[in-house]
Amino acid sequence: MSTEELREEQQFVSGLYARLDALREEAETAVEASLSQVGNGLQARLERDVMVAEQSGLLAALNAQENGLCFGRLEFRDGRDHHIGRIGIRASDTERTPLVIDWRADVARPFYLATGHTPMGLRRRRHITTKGREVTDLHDEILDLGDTARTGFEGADADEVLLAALDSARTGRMHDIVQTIQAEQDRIIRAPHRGVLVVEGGPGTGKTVVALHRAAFLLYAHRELLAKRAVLVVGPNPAFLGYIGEVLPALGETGVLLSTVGELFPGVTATGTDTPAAAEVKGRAEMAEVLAGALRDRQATPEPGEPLVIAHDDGDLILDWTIAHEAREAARDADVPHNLGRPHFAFRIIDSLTGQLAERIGHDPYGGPNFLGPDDIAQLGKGIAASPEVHAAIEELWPTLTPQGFLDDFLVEPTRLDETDAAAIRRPRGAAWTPADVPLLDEAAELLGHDDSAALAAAEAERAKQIAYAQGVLDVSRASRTYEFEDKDEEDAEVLLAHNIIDAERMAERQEEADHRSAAERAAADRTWAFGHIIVDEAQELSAMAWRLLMRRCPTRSMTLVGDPAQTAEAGGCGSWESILSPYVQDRWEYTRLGVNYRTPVEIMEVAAEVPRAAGNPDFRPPSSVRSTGVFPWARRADDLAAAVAAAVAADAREEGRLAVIAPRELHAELAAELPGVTAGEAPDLTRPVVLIDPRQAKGLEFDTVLVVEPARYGTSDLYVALTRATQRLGVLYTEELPVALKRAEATP
Ligand SMILES: Nc1ncnc2c1ncn2[C@@H]1O[C@H](COP(=O)(O)OP(=O)(O)OP(=O)(O)O)[C@@H](O)[C@H]1O
Repeated sequence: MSTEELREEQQFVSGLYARLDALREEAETAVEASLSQVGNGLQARLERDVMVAEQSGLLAALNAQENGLCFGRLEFRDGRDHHIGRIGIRASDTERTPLVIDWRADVARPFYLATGHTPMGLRRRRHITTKGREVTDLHDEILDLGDTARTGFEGADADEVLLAALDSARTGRMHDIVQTIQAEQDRIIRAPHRGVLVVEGGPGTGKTVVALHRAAFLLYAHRELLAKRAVLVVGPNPAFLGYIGEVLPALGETGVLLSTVGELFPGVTATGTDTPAAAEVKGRAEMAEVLAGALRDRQATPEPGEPLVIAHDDGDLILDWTIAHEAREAARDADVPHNLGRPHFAFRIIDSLTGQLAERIGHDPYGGPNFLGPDDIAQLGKGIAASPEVHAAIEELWPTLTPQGFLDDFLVEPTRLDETDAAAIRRPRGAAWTPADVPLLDEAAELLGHDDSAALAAAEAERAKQIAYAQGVLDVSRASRTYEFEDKDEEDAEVLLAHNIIDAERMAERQEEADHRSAAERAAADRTWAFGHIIVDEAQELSAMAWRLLMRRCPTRSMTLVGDPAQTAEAGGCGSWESILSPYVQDRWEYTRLGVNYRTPVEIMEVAAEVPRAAGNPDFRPPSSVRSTGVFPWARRADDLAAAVAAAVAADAREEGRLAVIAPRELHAELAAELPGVTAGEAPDLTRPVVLIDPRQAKGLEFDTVLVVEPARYGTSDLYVALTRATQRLGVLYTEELPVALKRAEATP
């Protein structure tokens, strides 16, 4: 083994980090300079914000490179020689020579695709392993069989590097895989398809990690568009989002919002839970029609023969069925959302009532024309339009609604559903919102329409407040002028004031300028934001209503959907890709499949696959595992479950790695009492050594060791998910009964 090779590579990597440090410093200075820049006018402010956002993004990308900045090297037969890294970095010379090539660049592609059979012009491919800034190992593959030069770091093929990565202890956070992306994964990551791309595959095939790398690739390939519009990554629960949250920042990408569907209605935190029946009803596509109908029901008329009588200074006004009906039809004809239709409705009502009053007041008892002229009638109209009683009547018939208010009313007394469905979702007024309510709130917001007037008024009021505040600040600063300053005669003081002190309005503007939020942050606060690309993980779980919400957030339909129908657990889950997608893109979507399991060793997968087979799918074939460990899963009956779990956890204690106890929620308190230091709850800290979670929380996660507790209580897909979370060891503990699929594991000592 040539230490010279290592030394050379170390020299290169050290030089690279020196350049990184210099770039970092430049970016820091640029952020500071942009921040202190005071421009005049909207354009200057905008430019400054863009500069700050850009430089901050660059700085974050540079700061994320402390580990694994450079991980590969390609030597081509024609003499080209490129290092490959997480981001591209150029030298400071005038040509700005590339020092390390971004893994997403075309030049880097042979790193992932070249084989002895198709060497893509390569002579040698090198994997460089680093720890911090230190080069610890090299792995070379000779792709040109005629090449006799050797470095002493040659290995059979890149599988060695892959297996080392797969075998390493888990940390509770997903890591990027730029060094070991496999060819089938690379094709998906770089797929040129612009519309909906479906990535299907069994457990552990890398769907999630591939989708995240695709996001990074798209941000690289279409930076201009996507940095502005941001990318949304949707996952099943907050723990999962925490688990995957470090992958994109490690790849230098920060323009991404990670969210569950339940978090996508700004201002609403969904803390409630639904029964499976309620979630199923709320998720149905027909709920869109049901809500639209319920809203039409809120556009009322008085009963025929029972008019509203409105007291008015000039005499009672009669608002009867005919007037209200005509106004309602006119407002509906305007074909605008409910709240925007209200001015149409109000205008008609006021117009009719004005006519009624004019008719009464100006009536000529001798049959002549009405006494009132247009000016008098306009005056009467103004009086009616200003009448609180008239407004109360309009509000009763065509109320201004908020999505929250409207949905709350609906859930208290659900209409347009049969009694069983209504009973499933009925709930007391003001009860906590649930994740399944969020798509309904979004639907309601669409039906109600965005009434800008209130928001504009609020914005204006806020601005006035800021100006008042700024005025206050100025007053204070005037009051605290130095004695010397006070001593100047009045005229002099005025000159200085005008010269030195910024006016209140300008100061308020400066306060607004402090908004340097990234596109992703602004997107998070804006319900109507259109994302540049959306990635949906565990897509098989989303309901039809959740899809409606997501499609609204992505008018371009540039999406990557990741899922595995065999792992569907949610009652509201939407079924086949065809049924999910055809309402939005017909058949214009692309299907891809990943077939190799990188997580679960073959010993565990053979047991897990028995679960779907025993549940009526005898031909079920799981993805083939890339690893075999020789360690077989075990299953044991316990007398005292909590004690047995505690003993099994203690027996597995090791310095590195993570262990998960997956148990039905109702057993958590009892189990946690016996597991000192365990982390549990809604958002457990997955970086801790021992985690207690329920089967739903286990979705998408992985651990070195998994203990599955009381499996008879799980549904088929929950059990399949739970059994496929381990990278090394799987044990099952039970007191009730062992599902037949797990009988094989019982034989293991
Ligand atoms: N090319 C690769 N190199 C290194 N590790 C990989 C590679 N592909 C996948 N992995 C690892 O395999 C594990 C499983 O990947 P991932 O969680 O993306 O699978 P998944 O298909 O989403 O699984 P599930 O459906 O069970 O949640 C992860 O630890 C991931 O980092």
